[in-house]
Parts: sequence; structure tokens; C-alpha cells
Amino acid sequence: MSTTYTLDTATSRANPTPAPMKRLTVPAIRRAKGGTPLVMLTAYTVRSAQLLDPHCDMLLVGDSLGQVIYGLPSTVPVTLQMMAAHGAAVVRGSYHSVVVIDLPFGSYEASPEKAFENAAWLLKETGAAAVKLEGGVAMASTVRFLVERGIPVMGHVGLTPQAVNVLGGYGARGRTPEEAEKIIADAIAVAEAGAFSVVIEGVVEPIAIEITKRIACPTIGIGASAECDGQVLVGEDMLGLFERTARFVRRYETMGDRIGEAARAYAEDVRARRFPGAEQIYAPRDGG
Ligand SMILES: Nc1nc(=O)c2c([nH]1)NC[C@@H]1CN(c3ccc(C(=O)N[C@@H](CCC(=O)O)C(=O)O)cc3)CN21
Ligand SMILES: CC(C)C(=O)C(=O)O
Ligand SMILES: [Mg+2]
Repeated sequence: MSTTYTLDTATSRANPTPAPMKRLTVPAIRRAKGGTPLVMLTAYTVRSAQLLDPHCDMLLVGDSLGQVIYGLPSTVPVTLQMMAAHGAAVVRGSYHSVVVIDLPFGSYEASPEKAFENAAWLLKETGAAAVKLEGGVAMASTVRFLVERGIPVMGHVGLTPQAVNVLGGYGARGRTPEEAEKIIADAIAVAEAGAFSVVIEGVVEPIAIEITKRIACPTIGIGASAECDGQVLVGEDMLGLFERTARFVRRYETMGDRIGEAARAYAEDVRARRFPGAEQIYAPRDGG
């Protein structure tokens, strides 16, 4: 696996030209609580990273790539190797945003030590700055173990897709008072354990607002509330490149339709022998 990732602004006497944009840092993200909302999108490829990076504060290499890139039924089958390959591509394509990478299901739950080994391996392989893991009270000691050893951790509470086989689906969470209290306790536990930020996914809005008020680090909402300290969406959902989308998605583009139109136009040209045209053909001699 290649580990050629972008270095920070490399200035020296030999090369005094500063890089155009300095990459944001995890502490800068933590300090952003309560200010202008933080902008986060997922990216899985070098090109999507290049296009999204200038507009974001953070890029997430989400395990949602299982469904979006690989056509898997959930995020449960996603492996560390898949995350490493896509994480390295996203780091190569980004210069500005903090790159956060999901720890996949099965790579961190068994023990803090196992979590550290796998998280450290992922950061080495990719050059990402931080990991994200799902869970609350049960994962708090693991969050602390990683942070104390140099790995920044983003939490993720509420609708935690890696637990789909326990939860039974992707419905909104926190509709009963008991469930609401549990989600709030989960967010507080990971925040107090040292998480630099916490994703709140698929919860009824008052829970997201309460958590945002009660924890010291920024909350990042998805299907949560505009009162969160930031928002995240899956890039492909927002672009119209993924068919089944949740209520919390707003489509800013219909790239799927546009790609279909382009493929249809190409197919018509080929079948009518309009492609290739003169400009796409190599002449036997002279320029061309
Ligand atoms: N493309 C994509 N976008 C995501 O946001 C995403 C993934 N993939 N994969 C991992 C998880 C799974 N997520 C999901 C998946 C489905 C729903 C969904 O269909 N929600 C329905 C309600 C479902 C129910 O009530 O049972 C909705 O209408 O919002 C929500 C979140 C969020 N994450
Ligand atoms: C939806 C976000 C928060 C995520 O975890 C993912 O894309 O995997
Ligand atoms: Mg995820």
C-alpha cells in the first residue's frame, strides 16, 4: 500500500514558495464549536476529494462506501483494507480539509488495544488525521485509550448503521424518553472521553439540540438539527448519484440523470457512426 500523502506547507530556503492552502487541524475543528457551522461531506475517491475539498472543513471517508461504491447491503461487511484503499485516495486528493476515516465494523469493538492497533494502521496507511467510531457509553473507554495515545477520535451516536442487525433498520432514534436519555448519555460519554467532535445521526431534533448544548466539542448532524455545530452528508446522496436516500438528504444535483444522458448520447453516436469524428482520429502523417 502506498503511503505518499501530501505534506504540510513545506517551506525552506531552497523552496520558499508556500503551499496555497494549509490543511486545517483537529484542534481547529474542536475550537469551531458555536461558530460558523462546520461543513463535512463524504468522499471515497481522489476526484471527489479534489472537487469537494475546497468547500469543506472535513472530509469523511465513510464506511457508507460499502453501499455506495460496492453495492453491499449494509456497512457491516466493510473491511479495513477497503477503508485503507479509499482513505489513501482521498488524502491524495485533498489539501485543505481534515480527513476523518470510519473504523469499520469489527475493527474496534473487542478491546481498546485492538482498536488502537487497527486505528494506528489505518492512519499510517492513509495519512488521514482522525478516526470515527460508532457507539456511546460502551465505547467511551476505547475513545479515551485512543486519544491518550495520539489518535484523534470523532464519535457517532443515535442511528449507528453498523448496529443495523440489532436496531432492526434505519428508522429515526430517540422517540421514547428512555431511548432519548440513552442517546444523550452516549454523546456525553464519548465527549467526556476526549472525542474532538460527535456525529449525531437520525435522531428527533430536541435530542440533537440538547446534546449540542451539553457537550464541549462540536456536534455534526445528519438527520438531526440545523442547531448542530456542523452538518455531514454522503457526497453521492447530495449529488443524486445514489438511488435510495433517506429523508435527511437534500439533493443539490441530479448527476445520475446527467450521466445517463451522456451515456445515451454516446451510444447513439456510436450506433450512427458519428463517433469517432475527425477530431478523434489519427491521420497517417502530418500532425493529427
Ligand atoms: N448513501 C448512503 N447514505 C447514508 O446516509 C448512509 C449510507 N449510505 N450507508 C450507511 C448509513 C445508512 N444510513 C441510512 C440508510 C437508510 C435510511 C433510511 O432509509 N431512512 C428512512 C427511514 C427508514 C425507516 O423508518 O425504517 C427515511 O425515510 O429517512 C437512513 C439512513 C445512513 N448512512
Ligand atoms: C453518514 C456518515 C456520518 C457516515 O458515517 C458514513 O458515511 O459512513
Ligand atoms: Mg459511517
